[in-house]
Amino acid sequence: MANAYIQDVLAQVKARNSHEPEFLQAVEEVLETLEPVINEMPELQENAILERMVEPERVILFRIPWVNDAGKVVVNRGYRVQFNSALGPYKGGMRFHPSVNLSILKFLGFEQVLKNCLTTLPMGGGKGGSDFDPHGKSDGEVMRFCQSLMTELYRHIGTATDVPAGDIGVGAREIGFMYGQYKRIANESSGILTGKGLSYGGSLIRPEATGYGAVYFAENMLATRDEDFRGKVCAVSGSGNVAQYCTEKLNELGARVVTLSDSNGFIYDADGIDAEKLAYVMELKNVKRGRISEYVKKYPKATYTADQRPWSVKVDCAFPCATQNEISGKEAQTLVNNGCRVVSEGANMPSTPEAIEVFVSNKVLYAPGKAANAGGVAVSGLEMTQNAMRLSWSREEVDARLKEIMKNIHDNSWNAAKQFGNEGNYVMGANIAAFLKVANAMVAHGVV
Ligand SMILES: NC(=O)C1=CN([C@@H]2O[C@H](COP(=O)(O)OP(=O)(O)OC[C@H]3O[C@@H](n4cnc5c(N)ncnc54)[C@H](O)[C@@H]3O)[C@@H](O)[C@H]2O)C=CC1
Ligand SMILES: O=C(O)CCC(=O)C(=O)O
Repeated sequence: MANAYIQDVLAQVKARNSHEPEFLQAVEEVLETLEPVINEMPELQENAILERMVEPERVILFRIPWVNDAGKVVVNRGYRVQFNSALGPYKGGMRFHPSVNLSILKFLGFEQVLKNCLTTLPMGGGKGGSDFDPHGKSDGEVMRFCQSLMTELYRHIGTATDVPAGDIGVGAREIGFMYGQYKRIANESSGILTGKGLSYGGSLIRPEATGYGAVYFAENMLATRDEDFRGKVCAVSGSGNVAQYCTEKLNELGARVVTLSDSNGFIYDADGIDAEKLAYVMELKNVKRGRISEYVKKYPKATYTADQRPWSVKVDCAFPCATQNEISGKEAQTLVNNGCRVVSEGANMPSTPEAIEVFVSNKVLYAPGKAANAGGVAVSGLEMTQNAMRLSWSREEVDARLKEIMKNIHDNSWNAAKQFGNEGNYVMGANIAAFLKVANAMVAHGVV
């Protein structure tokens, strides 16, 4: 990379955040693709746009004391990274997982700014969470934890300020508990969180939106080669919210999903994880909160491989829907060698830089997370709209809007890549399309 301004900013980011590998990875991946626009627009450097975009506007760090079922006081750490509000209120999920730290939340917040921009809805970007692990906790423990978290977080959020949602470890149960505590403290019923239950302001299709959206995006990519999903064999990783609805939509479109996983291993079911088997997985994961290994007890023709990810299986398409850096360069090469031609990221940054290089250089239809999984936050944006209008749209209406948004993200990414001489490179296209809009808004706002 030749551009001196980009190199200077990257060096500064590395020096300042040397202990934050995931954040550095995300920033590097974006900045490296921006050279054509930076070369053409000197006003970006004059306004220190890159320097400002890599620095969160605000980071809130707080303690979360709560009492477990044994009567012991436990203290977790809570965060909210309010990254960039150039386009609207900070918006992005809360992650509850023992691995949560500032590096992970800053990478997620940085990506969220660009992702939210791609949706074309007026949302800035943020992310938050805690090192709390919901696994193995009772409902009462999860409730007390969520209440304690919100007792601090409530003063930092608001419908026009910051609207959190779910992410890993935060689903309908956790959103319900956080919403209840917010309402109690603030004495108001408002769309302060998205992903809410339907009876208290949630939107139809929000639970499905991220998984469906990643499939809609891939459908648009396939259409550029006059293909569709009928008969395609697909690997999906994860078995949580995004993986489940990605599988559901792939089944609907005639594909055969043969894998699912969790942090302990993956299952392979050559016959396909059909609607009945998926209903079993949903019950296992969402209600019983069990492990994916249990699948093979129920369906003994399937196999379970411990401590491995599903990328060694021969498939046409891959949908990483678990977590960051879950596809190494070697695994990407195995996928390509086995004939995989489509990768659509339901998760955030699931491919390492080496894996991205393999996909791009082999002309795989590769959709980076900030484009492919933007359907979740897009429907969150639609939930905010419905809350503001105090009405609810039908399932069909929200799904139609989601489809249209995913098509727009696809087309805008495609067009931006083409305009800057890299047709078919969705990484560059998504980064440039989003960056330009955020950067122009920041220039318009002056030095703030
Ligand atoms: N829920 C949403 O609307 C959105 C989620 N995402 C991303 O999608 C991914 C999955 O999120 P959700 O399905 O919402 O969470 P979830 O909590 O419902 O499911 C997470 C899944 O990932 C697996 N997992 C977690 N850590 C892992 C690890 N270290 N190794 C292997 N597997 C691991 C879990 O076992 C589980 O199957 C995350 O990267 C998240 O940031 C992206 C956009 C929106
Ligand atoms: O729905 C939202 O606000 C955020 C979803 C999210 O966390 C993400 O897009 O990674």
